[in-house]
Amino acid sequence: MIKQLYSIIQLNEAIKTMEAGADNIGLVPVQRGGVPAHRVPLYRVDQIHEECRKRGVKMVLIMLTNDPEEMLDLAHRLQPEILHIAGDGYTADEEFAQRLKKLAPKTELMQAVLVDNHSAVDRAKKVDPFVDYILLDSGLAADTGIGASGQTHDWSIDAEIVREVDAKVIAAGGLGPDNVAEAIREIRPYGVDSLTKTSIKYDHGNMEKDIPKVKEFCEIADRVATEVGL
Ligand SMILES: O=C(O)c1ccccc1N[C@@H]1O[C@H](COP(=O)(O)O)[C@@H](O)[C@H]1O
Repeated sequence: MIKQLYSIIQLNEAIKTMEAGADNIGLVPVQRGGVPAHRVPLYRVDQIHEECRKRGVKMVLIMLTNDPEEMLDLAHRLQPEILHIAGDGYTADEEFAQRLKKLAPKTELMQAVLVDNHSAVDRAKKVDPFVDYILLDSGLAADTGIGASGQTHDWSIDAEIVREVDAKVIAAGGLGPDNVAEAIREIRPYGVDSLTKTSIKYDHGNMEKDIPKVKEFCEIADRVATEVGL
């Protein structure tokens, strides 16, 4: 079971999050979009990436800009293991996937799908042929994108998507130590993702990972995945 933890801002925080059990570290590299307090300067993205490589952890970069050229420039410059598209006005298509392969051949593509109603199944099936991962998330806010809501959604739709697509599905949206077990049992995903419920929030959008909560989230996810044979 892959445990993906967002939004890492500091180098030391990234190291502690990996030591607490994260398989994927999610970051918002500086771009035109997303919560300003979450954006990480590119020199620090490189430093965090170096620490990820040492530990075999994947660096996931979320794209909240709606400009595919800006996304491809960032992928080319930073060569992440995974590029996560989650803008509120752009969805990856086949041409984007092909261009990404040329500019960053080792980078896998993750597309966020907003699970607001049953039409999410068709939206997931549409991107399935050319993405490596589909991330199922809640909430859509202008200028930030799909996710970061701290809210859950109808997991029966996620479970249907897991059965219908070939891409690896990451369940997201309001997951934390309190509900990750139930989510895994119902959705049976490839991985789980957490931001709000494993972070300490301060004023002005500032936050940091709550390491004991990250550890608890990862331990529960691994234990329940083993129990249900995932
Ligand atoms: O990480 C962010 O800063 C972010 C900003 C805007 C949209 C999405 C963002 N992150 C993604 O949202 C999920 C779920 O968040 P939560 O657990 O419901 O708070 C997060 O893990 C990222 O995948």
